[in-house]
Formats: sequence, C-alpha cells, structure tokens
Amino acid sequence: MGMECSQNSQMKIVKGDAGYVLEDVPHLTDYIPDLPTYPNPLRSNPAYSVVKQYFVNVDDTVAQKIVVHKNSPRGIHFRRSGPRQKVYFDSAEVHACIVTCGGLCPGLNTVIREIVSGLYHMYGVNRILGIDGGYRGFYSRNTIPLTPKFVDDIHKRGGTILGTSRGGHDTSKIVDSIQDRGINQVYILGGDGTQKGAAVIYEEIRRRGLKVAVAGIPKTIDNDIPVIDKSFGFDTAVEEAQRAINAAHVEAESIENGIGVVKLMGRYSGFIAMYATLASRDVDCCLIPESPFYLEGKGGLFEYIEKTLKESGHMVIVIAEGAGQDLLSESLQSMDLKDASGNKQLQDVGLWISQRIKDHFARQRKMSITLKYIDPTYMIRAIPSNASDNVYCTLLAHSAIHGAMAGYTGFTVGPVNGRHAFIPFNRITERQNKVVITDRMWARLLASTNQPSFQDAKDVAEVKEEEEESQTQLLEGANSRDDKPLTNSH
Ligand SMILES: Nc1ncnc2c1ncn2[C@@H]1O[C@H](COP(=O)(O)OP(=O)(O)OP(=O)(O)O)[C@@H](O)[C@H]1O
Ligand SMILES: O=P(O)(O)OC[C@H]1O[C@](O)(CO)[C@@H](O)[C@@H]1O
Ligand SMILES: [Mg+2]
Repeated sequence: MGMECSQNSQMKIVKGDAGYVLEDVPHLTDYIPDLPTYPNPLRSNPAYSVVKQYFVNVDDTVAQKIVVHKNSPRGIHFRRSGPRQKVYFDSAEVHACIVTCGGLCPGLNTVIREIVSGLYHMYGVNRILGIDGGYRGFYSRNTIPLTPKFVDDIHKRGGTILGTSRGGHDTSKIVDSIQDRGINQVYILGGDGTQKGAAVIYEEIRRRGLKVAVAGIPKTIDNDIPVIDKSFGFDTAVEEAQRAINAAHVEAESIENGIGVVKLMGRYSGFIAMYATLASRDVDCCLIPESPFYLEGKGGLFEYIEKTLKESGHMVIVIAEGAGQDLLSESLQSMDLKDASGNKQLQDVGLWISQRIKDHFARQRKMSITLKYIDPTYMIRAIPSNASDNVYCTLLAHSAIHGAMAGYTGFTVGPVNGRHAFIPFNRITERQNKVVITDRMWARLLASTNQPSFQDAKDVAEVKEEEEESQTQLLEGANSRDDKPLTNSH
C-alpha cells in the first residue's frame, strides 16, 4: 500500500501500511516554498559532534499506543523531536522571543533558561527577547533582553522571571508586534488556553506568509494536557504536597479524633491529589473532580469518617480544588465568576468541606472531633522545580529549539511514551487529560485508602460500558484515547 496524505493548516495526516497514521506538524515550507537550508551548526559543536547518530532520522516517528495485540493496527504516530542535519534558519538571522502565560508552575524558569542557553550554545543565536507579562506584553509592555548570563541561576527561583497574565489575547496585535520587532521564532509556555492562543497566532502568521516558527511548550501543574506522558512541574507538586499531608497527619494523629484536611490543586483533573495520596500512604480519603461523592447516608463521606475515627482515632483527607463543585453550588449561592481568560473561578471546597464535617459532628454529638484545614496550593505552585523536573524542562526546551530551527511551526513538544515528539496544537487542545476512574490506577488508590467509591454498581457499570466502547473504537483505529504510561493501568 502506498502513502496517503491529507492536510489542513493545523496538521498533516500521512497514512502508511498496516493502519500506520502520522499526525504531522506543519512546516514553514508548507506555505513558503524554496526556503534555503543550512547545515546544522551542531555538526561542529565539540560536545555534540562526538555523539554517534546525534541527528534524528527525518522519518523517525513515535507511536501513541504501545500496548498492542497481534492484529492491532499500528495506530497514531507523532514526528520524533530532536536535531536535524539541515536547518531552515541561519543562526545570525534568528530573533527569538519567549512568553509565559496562565497560572504559575514549577519549572517555568528552567524552560526559559534552557531555551536561552540552548539557542545560544547549540545554535549560536544571541538575539532573544523575553515578553513581559504574558500575551498582553506583546503590545503593551517593554521586552527583556535574555542572555545566558542573565538566566544563569533563574532555575533556582519559583515563578517566571518574565511575569504572566490571564486574558488580553489579541491575535492581530500580537502578530503585528512579532512582525514589527522582526521576531522569527516564538516560544510560548502555557496551559490549554495559552496553547489555543498559540494556535491562532500561528494561523495568523501563516495567513500573512511570514517566516516565523511558533513552538508551544505545554505547562500545567494539574497535568491536564492530553497526549503527553506528564507535564513539567507535576512531579515537583506531588513531592511538595507531601509536606502538607505530613503536617495534616501529625496534627490529626496527636489528638483524639483528629482530622486533617489538605486541599491540592486540580481544577478539572485530580492527578496531583491522586499521586500525592498514593505516594504518602497517610491519606484515608482522596476526593477528585472526576469521582463524584456525597456526604450523608449510607456509603457517604460522613459515615466513612465515623468508621475511620472509630478504628484508628484520626484521619487525613486530601481534596482537589475542583472536587465536589456541584455540591458546593447546591449549598452556597453560586456566583459563576470567571477570571480574565474566561476560566470559571472555583469556590473553596476545602473550607466548605471542613465546615460541613465540623457541623455534622457538632449536630450528631456522639463524637467530638478536632479538624485542621491546610491549603498549601499557592505555596506548592510557587516553588522551583525539583531535580527530575529540571532535566525534563531541559529536554522540552531543546525539543522546541530543534523543531523551530528545523523549520517546523504550529507545534507543541512533549514526551509520548518516553520519547519526545512534535505534536500538532489541535491534538493537545481538543480535550483535557483526566483521571479515568475505571482504570487500575484509581483502583490502586481506592485499595490504598480503603475509602468508599461513592458509586453504586449501576454507575460503575455505565462508566465501564462507555470505556469499553471507546476501547473497541480504539482497536478499530477510530478513537484517540491515549495510551499514557502515567495515567493508564500498567
Ligand atoms: N481560546 C483562546 N484563544 C486565544 N487565546 C486564548 C484562548 N484561551 C485562552 N487564551 C489566552 O491564553 C492565555 C492563558 O490562558 P489561561 O489563563 O486560560 O491559562 P492556561 O494557559 O490555560 O494555563 P492554566 O490553566 O494552567 O493556568 C490568556 O492570555 C488568554 O487570553
Ligand atoms: O489563582 P489563579 O492564578 O487563577 O490560578 C488558579 C488555577 O491555576 C491552576 O494552578 C492551573 O494552572 C489551577 O489548578 C488553579 O485552579
Ligand atoms: Mg487552563
């Protein structure tokens, strides 16, 4: 069977034998023909030139699904990232910029540092601008010249040295600014909203026919970006959450019927809460947005708390910020507030649940409890990245640089089954990555805490049915449910 290709501005689909599909990212030559190429300067770099097969074969791709059966189709692939023999920018011609948008996340400064030093040391690029304060900084603020010296120790600091913001995305003004400043490589760090913004910036650049490469680096402490194995900063967040869980455990354990409640981040995805719980082993109950729960009656949270206190005299509850929002809006006046980017502002579920637990035991009068509520969310978000995230951030930055230098554009970077790849924007913005509560990982959590599933058998059967249906579609090659090492059953 020959190769079959189809293409839109966001993604090129190439089909090969045995159900092989490559979801390829755009390239500058898709809309600017006859661009000159240059030998990759890494060929003469003393550190890299000794590495055998340092350059990635142009045909290398990374499989999205690695658990396969004898007759399964080969499935979806992404282009492998890494340095190419030929580049589409002369080093002296490159004028790069970096912008960070959305909420903070450990590792932002490391990615900035590694883009600057990678461009400088690997490709001899020395014109790099930092955009001040997120997307709106493109047209309303000064820029920050970035050099390896300037960024040398920023990875030891939390936050982003460039500043960030929500809202204020104006595509044509941003592209005007890119054009006016003569910028030809744009590195955009941010979450789902930011990557949607990056996709429309790329579209407008393409419409204007500019030789400007747009590379996205996905940032989300919640780990809610699909396709990639996990997001940078997530490991750091899980590790830092242990300190809060330990404190809650110490407090709870030292008093009769002590309860420690810890709120962790996770607007729509409970990964931080789930992994922090699994890592700690001191947690008796983990509540996440994907798994609805209820308070009163048989199988409810109050019954479980009473049982746990009777058995062990203390208890630790971890709750993700997006859990139980339906219950909150039933009992509190829902104001439906939105932030500047249009994200729903959540009510404080930690405070609410703590109060409900206290009220329950005050009313019930059988047991007197002492509850301590810890909200470490912003303390976790503001720390520098840990060692493993630092290495990960370096690889992400290098992937983005190699891709832009090689002329790819309209792409985001990230590991897929451990191999770094270039991924089309629409694949990572079309849906959110969530904890699958019918997967073995959530079962492991339930088994480790012994908490109720808060679901009756009928609910579980329904979810399972939906899951099975999507699995069948996957085997038929029609679905895109990920085969992700972090989130799926092993
Ligand atoms: N659909 C969209 N099109 C264009 N720009 C967008 C879109 N959604 C969000 N943006 C812009 O992207 C920036 C960041 O968005 P947002 O505040 O939602 O954070 P995020 O990138 O999703 O990160 P996080 O949710 O992890 O904090 C904002 O400046 C916002 O205006
Ligand atoms: O207070 P902010 O900046 O709106 O950010 C809070 C949100 O950002 C996130 O950390 C995602 O980046 C969410 O977990 C959280 O709800
Ligand atoms: Mg977002």
